[in-house]
Amino acid sequence: MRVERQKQLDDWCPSVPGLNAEAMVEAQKHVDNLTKPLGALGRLEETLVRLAGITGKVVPSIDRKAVVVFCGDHGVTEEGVSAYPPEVTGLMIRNFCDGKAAVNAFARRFGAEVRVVDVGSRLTELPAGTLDRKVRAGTANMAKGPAMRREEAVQAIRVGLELALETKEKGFQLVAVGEMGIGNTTAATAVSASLTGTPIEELVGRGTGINDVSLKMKGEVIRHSLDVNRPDPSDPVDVLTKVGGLELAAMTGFILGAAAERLPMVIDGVISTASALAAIRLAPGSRDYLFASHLSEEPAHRVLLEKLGLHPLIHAGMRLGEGSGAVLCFPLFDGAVAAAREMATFADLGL
Ligand SMILES: O=C(O)c1ccc[n+]([C@@H]2O[C@H](COP(=O)([O-])O)[C@@H](O)[C@H]2O)c1
Ligand SMILES: Cc1cc2nc[nH]c2cc1C
Repeated sequence: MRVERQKQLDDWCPSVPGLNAEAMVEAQKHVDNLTKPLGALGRLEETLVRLAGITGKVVPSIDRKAVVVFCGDHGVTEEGVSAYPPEVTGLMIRNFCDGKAAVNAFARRFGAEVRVVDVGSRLTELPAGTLDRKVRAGTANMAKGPAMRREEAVQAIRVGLELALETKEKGFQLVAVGEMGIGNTTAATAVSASLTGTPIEELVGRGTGINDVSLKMKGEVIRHSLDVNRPDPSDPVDVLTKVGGLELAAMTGFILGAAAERLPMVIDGVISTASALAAIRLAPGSRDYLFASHLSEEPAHRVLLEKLGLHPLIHAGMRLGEGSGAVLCFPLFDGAVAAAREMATFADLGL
């Protein structure tokens, strides 16, 4: 069985190139020579060095930015794990297409394009502007059995891989990874518990804002879902299949595809970060192409970022999703690149 699975994996799992070490050394030298105390630009310096490793350029061009919002519904909402009804997923897809969600406002402000992808919502008619890549209309209730079939998870991963390629071909140079799906913090927490082995009570959070009683029940639903499905932690596709979601699997594919294409990515909150951990378990090198944006209020997010060895740029107490936190960090990337391009060096001052 493992050999068969490995063959299926080899079919689609792209190889991820290593970072350009020479460009990173050059970028570090340049950053150290800028007219500021050594290290004084903090995380922006690490950002610049890694951007150089990804793009091969000491001063990269990141003018063309996009946020890709992967949308899917979750059967586990039947268990009362969210503060909002599942219909909100579809309503928000419309809202994204109307340009009226938080992510649209941020993206407009910071010059990024919003791409809305339906991988698994229950909407039967999609608003104009949605990229229709539906694999199935929502997952099954993972508290009763697997969320989907393995073939469906692989299909969703392929959707992400193809979109990454398309995003690169369209000329985008920096991309935020976002999602929308009522119930998906339950799925993301189950994926995180399975992949990291962390106790559920250290991971589970209030998602859209559930009360104490629902929070306790959400933890039990996650525990029960893991007991019923017994996902194999050494097989990320099995984990995504049994306790994940269509948008989670698509984000995993997107992250793998963008890394293979040398496209720098900014991840958002707990859901995109759970997908990122699945991606790096499939192709460890993909981690180097990821930047953490903010630290979500969801407790699992801190645990996941620690496992990934990524440090968030901002702590804003956010828990929205949509890629909103990632897009909010775009100006920090612009600032870092502007500093690298425009600041004088000590040599310029004759030092
Ligand atoms: O990004 C986060 O860390 C985050 C934290 C809490 C909630 N969300 C968003 O809220 C939805 C999931 O929340 P819930 O309570 O329905 O599981 C989904 O659409 C996410 O985008 C997102
Ligand atoms: C209104 C609303 C907007 C969202 N955006 C991302 N997740 C969300 C969840 C809700 C409930």
